[in-house]
Amino acid sequence: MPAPEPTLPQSSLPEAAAHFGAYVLADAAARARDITAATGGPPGTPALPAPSAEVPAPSAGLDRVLRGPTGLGTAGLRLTLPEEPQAPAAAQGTPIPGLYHHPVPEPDPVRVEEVSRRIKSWALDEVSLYPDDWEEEFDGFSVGRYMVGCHPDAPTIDHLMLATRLMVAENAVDDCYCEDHGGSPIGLGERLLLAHTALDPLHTTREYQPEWAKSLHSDAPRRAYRSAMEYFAQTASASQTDRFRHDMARLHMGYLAEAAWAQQDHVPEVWEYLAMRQFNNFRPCPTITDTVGGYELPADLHAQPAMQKVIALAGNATTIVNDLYSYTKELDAPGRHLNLPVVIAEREGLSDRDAYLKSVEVHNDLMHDFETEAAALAADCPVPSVQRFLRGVAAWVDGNHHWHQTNTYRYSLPDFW
Ligand SMILES: CC(C)=CCC/C(C)=C(\C)COP(=O)(O)OP(=O)(O)O
Ligand SMILES: [Mg+2]
Repeated sequence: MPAPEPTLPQSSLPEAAAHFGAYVLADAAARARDITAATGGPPGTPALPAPSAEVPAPSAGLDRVLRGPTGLGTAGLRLTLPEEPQAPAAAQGTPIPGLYHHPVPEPDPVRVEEVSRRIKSWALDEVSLYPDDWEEEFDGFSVGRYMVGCHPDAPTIDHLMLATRLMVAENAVDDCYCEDHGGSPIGLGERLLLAHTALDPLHTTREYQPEWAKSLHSDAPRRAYRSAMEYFAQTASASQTDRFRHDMARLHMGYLAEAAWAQQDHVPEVWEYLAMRQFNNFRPCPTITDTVGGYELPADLHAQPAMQKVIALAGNATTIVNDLYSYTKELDAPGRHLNLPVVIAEREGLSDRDAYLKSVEVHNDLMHDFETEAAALAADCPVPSVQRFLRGVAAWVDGNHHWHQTNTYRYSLPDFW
């Protein structure tokens, strides 16, 4: 007589979500209950004003999924700051005409001030990040404003500091190893690999371990990576920490492709550039939104292809935002700096202006695809941690745009309109 079929756990979630698998959903639902209990209620979403007038508005349903409900009695369902700023200062800087984006309020100045104070103390006293003459540039980067704006649901300043240290460390590696502050494509693979061991430790014999441990203190990028990762791993779960390591390996692979093209003075095809930029990408920043928010998106749900697609589209949209806002800065830099408008102009024989405007369209398509895919996933998988993670990624996308638009110390628009 054949053995009885094992009984699979049945999902308590709607039939529409069945393709995520009963095991995955049952586990996620259980963890979501724990998380909801631990964080004191259902996740909220950011209350955001209507999108800018020049570009098509998203549907009301989509906005509700990504930014939460509006109207009487819904305030508690939104992802808002614990203490909302009373009178947000007017945003500086001009948004790129025609760029599809969601304006957000100025980040809470009280939080910004405290994060800015703490990050400077970490940079100077804990990791000796930069010499005196880089101070103005460090301040001009406004990393406190950046991270407070991108993580409106962070429960505490300590949570915000996790993201802020990593952001500073990531930029130290980019600046010192790849770009303006002594960076070069020559030997980049070696530097990145050795720095990566500050995130993903070497396990070797007693004889060689101490030399490796010492190396993590030997330059500013490694000191910053090591320390920022140590703080992060103290708060994040093992799987959140491993997710971050994986995203950083992706980032380093993207830096290497960019460096190879720089070394050969080669301009890739547009699709090849977009592939590189999917790796040399902000992705490691929005994907820690749950750690910074004090909850966890379970690994199995993070790994679902639909979630991976949403994350990739969000990362790509945020990174093309950088290509557009940093266009004039990169034109002024020595040598040829690849960004989407430069690659489209070269490969498709367009004028600088037409290539830039086409890049705005590419960005807008990515944003619309991100929002459509995120809304579909939110509908298919009504697990609280999934919903909150999707809103966290959307908040990061909006905060990232706001920072680029308003960082007039760093960025200025070309004269194309
Ligand atoms: C914070 C982080 C993960 C950065 C990774 C890659 C990166 C530095 C960007 C996506 C920004 O691009 P870019 O190097 O062009 O920066 P700037 O234009 O110099 O601001
Ligand atoms: Mg750039």
